[in-house]
Amino acid sequence: MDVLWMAPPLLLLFPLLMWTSSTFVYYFKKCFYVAWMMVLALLAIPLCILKSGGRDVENMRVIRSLVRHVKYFLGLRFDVSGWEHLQTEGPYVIISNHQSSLDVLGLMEILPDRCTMIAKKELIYAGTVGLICWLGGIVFINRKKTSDAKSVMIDAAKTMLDDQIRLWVFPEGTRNQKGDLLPFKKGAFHLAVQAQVPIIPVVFSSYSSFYLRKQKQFNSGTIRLRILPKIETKGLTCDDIPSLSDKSFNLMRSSFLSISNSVPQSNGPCKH
Ligand SMILES: CCCCCCCCCCCCCCCC(=O)SCCNC(=O)CCNC(=O)[C@H](O)C(C)(C)COP(=O)(O)OP(=O)(O)OC[C@H]1O[C@@H](n2cnc3c(N)ncnc32)[C@H](O)[C@@H]1OP(=O)(O)O
Ligand SMILES: CCCCCCCC/C=C\CCCCCCCC(=O)OC[C@@H](O)COP(=O)(O)O
Repeated sequence: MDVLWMAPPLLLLFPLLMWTSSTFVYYFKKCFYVAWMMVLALLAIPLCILKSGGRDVENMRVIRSLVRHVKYFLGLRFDVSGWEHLQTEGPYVIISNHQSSLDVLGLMEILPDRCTMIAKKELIYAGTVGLICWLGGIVFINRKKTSDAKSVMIDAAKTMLDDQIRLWVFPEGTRNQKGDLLPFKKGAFHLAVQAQVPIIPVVFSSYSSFYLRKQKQFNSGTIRLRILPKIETKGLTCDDIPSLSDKSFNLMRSSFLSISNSVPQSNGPCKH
C-alpha cells in the first residue's frame, strides 16, 4: 500500500497538532498543575514532619520554597510592587482577591514568614494537598455554618496574638473571574478588629488576558501583584466593620481595575 508511507509523518504530526491546539494546552496545563502540586505536597509532607513534628505555621516556609518554581512550567510571571508594605512587625491580616486555584502561586511568591491562610474545610479532603494544608497550619472554616465559621475565626484572632501569626483571607469568600471584585464578606475585618492588627490588602490583576475558563485557553502571561499600604485597626470596634470593609473594598477594586486594564462588566455606563 503506497499510502502507508504517510503513517510515520502523520504520527509525528499528530502530537504537534495536539500541542498547538489551545484546548489541549489548556487541559494539559490544568492537569499538570494539579498533579504536580499533589506530587510536591507528597514531597513536602515528610519534610514538614521532620522540620516541625506536625501542624505548624513554620511549615509554610517548606511549602513556599517547593511551590516557587511552578510558575515557570505554566509560563506565568509575577510583577510584584509594594514589597515595603509587608515590612510590618508582628501579626497582621492579608486580604486579597481570589480568581482561581492559581492564586496559590502568587500567594507563595510574596508569602511573609509566619503567615498561613483561612480556607474552606473541603480543601482538607484534597489528598496530599489537603494534608499539607493542615500541616501548614491553615485554618479551616465551614462556610455553610456562619456560627461555626465565626467561632473558628474568633479563636484564630486569639491564636494570631498568642503565637504571633499572620493570616491570609480571601474576603470574596469564593473564586471569582467576573472582571470585578465580589462584595466582601465580613470575617477578615472582624478578625483584624478583634486582634487589633493591621490589614494589608493585596491585589492580583485579572487573569483574563491569559486564562479563560469558558474558552478553554491557558496561555503564558504576567500577573501584576500589588501590595497596598496597611490599614490600621487600632481603636476600631465592631461598629467600624462596615466602613473598614467598604474602605478596603474600594481601595482594592480601584487597584484591580487599574492594573487589569479591564472595564467592569457589571457597572456599564448609565443609559438615559
Ligand atoms: C508543596 C505543596 C503544594 C500544595 C500547596 C498548597 C498551598 C496552600 C495554599 C492554600 C490556599 C488556600 C486558599 C483557600 C481559599 C478559600 O478557601 S476561599 C473560601 C474560604 N474563605 C472564606 O470564606 C473567607 C471569607 N469569608 C468570611 O470571612 C465570612 O464572613 C464567613 C466567616 C465565612 C461567614 O460567612 P457569611 O455568613 O456568608 O458572611 P457574612 O455576611 O460576612 O457574615 C454574616 C454575619 O456574621 C458576622 N461575622 C462574620 N465573621 C465574624 C466574626 N469573625 N466575628 C463576629 N461576627 C462575624 C458578619 O458581620 C455578619 O453580620 P451581620 O452584618 O449580618 O450583622
Ligand atoms: C482526593 C481529592 C482530589 C481533589 C483534587 C484537588 C486538589 C487541588 C490540587 C492542586 C491545586 C493546588 C492549590 C490548592 C489550593 C486551592 C485553593 C482553592 O482555590 O480552593 C477553592 C476555594 O478557594 C474557593 O472555592 P469555591 O470557588 O467556592 O468552590
